[in-house]
Amino acid sequence: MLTITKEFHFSASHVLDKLPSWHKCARPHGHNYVVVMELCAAPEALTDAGFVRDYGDLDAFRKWVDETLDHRHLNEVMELSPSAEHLAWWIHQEWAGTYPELVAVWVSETPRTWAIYRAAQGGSAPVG
Ligand SMILES: Nc1nc2c(c(=O)[nH]1)N=C([C@H](O)[C@H](O)COP(=O)(O)OP(=O)(O)OP(=O)(O)O)CN2
Repeated sequence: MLTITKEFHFSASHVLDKLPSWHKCARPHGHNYVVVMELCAAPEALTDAGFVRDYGDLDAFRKWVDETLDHRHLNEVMELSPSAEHLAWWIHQEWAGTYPELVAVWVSETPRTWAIYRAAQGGSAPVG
């Protein structure tokens, strides 16, 4: 399989209000988020140009990030508690239809942390 990735950035605030009140992330705070979109295809499925998909096709995702996530309060944008894990899963749900080759979404809140949703047959959706 061939894999391509493209990285996107946005800044947003959130409150993880399902955490106990003593937890620092139960207070409103913000992150400079990084999202990596990971797309895969078999060698025989590449385009004539040799692409999994043109990186430029991800401009639609960039526009959505800018309009939907950037400088927003994520609790007002998504129904699930806006953890990095939920964000990665939700982005995959929102974009797998547009990009069928999308196999994983990576979300970083800090330079040392990543949450990754990797599509798997028979996988289940998170609750709450
Ligand atoms: N599994 C998860 N754990 C945490 C999440 C998350 O989304 N998923 N989110 C947070 C906070 O929102 C934030 O990311 C703080 O993370 P943390 O690494 O704990 O905080 P620091 O950057 O201050 O790291 P230090 O190692 O304490 O310096 C928390 N956990």
